Amino acid sequence: MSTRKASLTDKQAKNGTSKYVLERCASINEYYDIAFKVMLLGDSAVGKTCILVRFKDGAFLGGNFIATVGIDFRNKVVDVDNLKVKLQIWDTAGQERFRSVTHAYYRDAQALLLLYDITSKPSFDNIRAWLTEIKDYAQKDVVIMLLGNKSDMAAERVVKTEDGERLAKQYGVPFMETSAKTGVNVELAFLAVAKELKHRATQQPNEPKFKIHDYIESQKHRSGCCSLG
Ligand SMILES: Nc1nc2c(ncn2[C@@H]2O[C@H](COP(=O)(O)OP(=O)(O)OP(=O)(O)O)[C@@H](O)[C@H]2O)c(=O)[nH]1
Repeated sequence: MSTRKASLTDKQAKNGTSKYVLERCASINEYYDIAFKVMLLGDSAVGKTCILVRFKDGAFLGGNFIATVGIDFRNKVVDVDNLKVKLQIWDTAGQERFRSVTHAYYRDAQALLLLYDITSKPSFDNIRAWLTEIKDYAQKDVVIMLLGNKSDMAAERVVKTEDGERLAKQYGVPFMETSAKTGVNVELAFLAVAKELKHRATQQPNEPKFKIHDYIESQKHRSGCCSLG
């Protein structure tokens, strides 16, 4: 399956990345200690591809909107507590007609970033339906994060920050507003997930538990420009 927005193949995606990789691994120009699969979900046009491109390349895909066809992925290695954590990030098509394709990928994902667009009430209203899908298809212990994207579009906002916060609280998932355009909170969203997954995989009995909610609250609203440790 391929998309119009990216060129990597399904076959590459399945090469050695299905579960945690705890020994030091090397692929082309890319060293990592541990690998996780993260999936981007949400209605069409909420900004999933743009969030991924912002995180991976530090750029914004403006201009004409081209919907993703099916599913594709990109890798990024981040440093978490002196470990190289590879995130294999799956960008899914938000359009209903691709739903059966994307369902097949839920089970392998260790984390899901669920997006809505703060300028689109329907995309927010559909979050509950997305959470039902996640319950039906994803692993029980999957890390979920809710993101209200396009926070730069203040004049067009129709979903209040508090509404996003309330919904997230109701489902017990962390929440933040992001902008793929300005970069606000984009790196934080992925790094928080990377930290949570790394701690889950390497947690020692005497180590304090990583608290993703607390970490996000202490870091969010900063500009997306800077590296977070
Ligand atoms: N102003 C602004 N526009 C954004 C932002 N993120 C995405 N967009 C725009 O919103 C449109 C849709 O973005 P995409 O990233 O392609 O949306 P998607 O969720 O991947 O859509 P599907 O592939 O159909 O699922 C594009 O025109 C983007 O330029 C953002 O943070 N701010």
